[in-house]
Amino acid sequence: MISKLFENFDYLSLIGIALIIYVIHYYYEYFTRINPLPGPIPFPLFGNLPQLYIWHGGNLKKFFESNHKKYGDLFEFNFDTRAINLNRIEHIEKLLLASSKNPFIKILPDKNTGGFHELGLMGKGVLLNQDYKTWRYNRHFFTQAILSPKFANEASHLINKLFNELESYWDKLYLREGIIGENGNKMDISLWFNQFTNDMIIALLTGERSYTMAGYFNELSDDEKAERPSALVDETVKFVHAIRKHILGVVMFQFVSPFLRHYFPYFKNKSDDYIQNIKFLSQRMDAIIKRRRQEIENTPLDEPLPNDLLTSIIIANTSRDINYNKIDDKEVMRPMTDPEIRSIIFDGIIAGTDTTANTISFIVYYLAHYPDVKKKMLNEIDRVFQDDKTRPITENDAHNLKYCEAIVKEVSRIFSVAYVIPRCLEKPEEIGGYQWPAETMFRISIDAIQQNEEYWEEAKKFNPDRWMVEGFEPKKNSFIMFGGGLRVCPGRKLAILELVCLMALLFRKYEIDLIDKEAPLKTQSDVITVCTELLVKIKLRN
Ligand code: HEM
Repeated sequence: MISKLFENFDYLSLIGIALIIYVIHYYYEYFTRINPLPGPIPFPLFGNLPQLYIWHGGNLKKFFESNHKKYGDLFEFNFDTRAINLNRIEHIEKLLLASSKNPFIKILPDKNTGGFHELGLMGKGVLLNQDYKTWRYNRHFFTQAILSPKFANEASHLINKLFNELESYWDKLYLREGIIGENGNKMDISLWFNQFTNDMIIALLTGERSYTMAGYFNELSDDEKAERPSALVDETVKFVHAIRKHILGVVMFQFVSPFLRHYFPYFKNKSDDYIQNIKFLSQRMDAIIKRRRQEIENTPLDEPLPNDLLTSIIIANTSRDINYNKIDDKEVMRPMTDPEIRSIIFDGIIAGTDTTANTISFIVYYLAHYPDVKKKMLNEIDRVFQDDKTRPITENDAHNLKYCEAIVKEVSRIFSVAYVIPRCLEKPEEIGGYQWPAETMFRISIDAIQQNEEYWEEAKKFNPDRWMVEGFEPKKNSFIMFGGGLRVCPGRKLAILELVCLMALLFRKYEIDLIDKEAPLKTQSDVITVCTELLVKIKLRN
């Protein structure tokens, strides 16, 4: 009897029935969910990815902005998992609490970490690590090294050195007589900033030179090539491309479901490629660490060591560390292993490159649209440098360039490069007036909070002067360009130093104007908001 029934069934009907059951189950779960909030309706298998890609061209920032407008300060969305979007400071206070007794450092629900486990990233480094014990240990080493005075010194030294190199390429490509006459002084400055911050962060964190500026120069220049061995240039360009690929991999492994990654040929091929890429990057980093350990061993104790982050981390809590005798519990604060070092250096490179590069692009764009702000900035720069357009910039200069720092903050308030801060509940909590179970995912919208009229006077107005008012302090948690709480960006001091120095070096000597002032700023937002093109004309300032 039963076999007769199945005789009339074909497999397509079976698949159809399975799909219908799946869809009914999916929407049953959706409509009976706890604390239903307004938000775009998700699709089975794809969640809100269709709304993201079809309506918002894959631009996450636009997706969040338009949903905020439509659904208000508390809404939900769903890519691979349900997430609650927070847009008010009273809703984020708990999540950004800097308390080690009640730490909010989790950023992803356990069920969504499969992708990062596959990539071998879970429980490693700082950026994606949500195992409190290892995260704290790793972050301690990273912060201790990055906040040391010798590191800031090294940073300003490197900024000068790399800026000189950048200028030499600009001179040959855009500024020489004859070239300007032919309108050759036009460039996509955002690409140069990407190469600059790449070379900067790699040198600063690993002590190794990378030559991506040289590689980009070689790409643009027809006849003259950079004075660097081409094999070295190619090798470092390959390394940096692999880092970029890795970032794309992280995005894909976070947003694309395991089902699609494992069974859809397009995503599966990409996933395999990203995993191979990580192996390549790990080998490269391990070789650098090994070599540095050897160099340190071969350096007599009374001779100074380089000031890069890698060297500081290798020697931290060893007898070469000047603080060694002050460490009480040498077991808890043991020196780091090579894989641990590799992970934090790697996180520093990922977190410290594009964030700074894109922020300086946004600054150039805003200065071009606000001539009064630019004039005031030039007055400050000329006052600090006394019209000397070539002397190296010092850390002290950077501290005196208060208006430049105000511009960095104001541009980041209005157009932040990081636009969202993720957090996930370790245990049940009340957030935004609702009781949520453990594992609930939240996303804090940086832009919405930084531009809320309740927290900022004339919030939509670009006004760096607001930061110059004596004693001005933004309302707590209303300025979160660097995140907040225990996970607050450990590179924030370095970022401000780098950006202020770069602004001063650029604008004390060059006049930079947008080619098309009417054109909107071209950006794309996935992990962060990146500037996809910024065409400018450049010439020497009179
Ligand atoms: C304009 C430049 C930068 C911006 C806007 C920025 C922004 C951020 C934000 C929003 C976070 C997340 C914080 C949170 O979850 O609460 C973060 C984390 C982080 N940033 Fe930055 N950052 C910048 C530059 C840098 C630099 C230069 C470095 C280091 C070289 C760096 C290293 C890190 C690291 C390692 C983390 C992870 C911290 C953790 O999870 O414990 N960042 N950054």
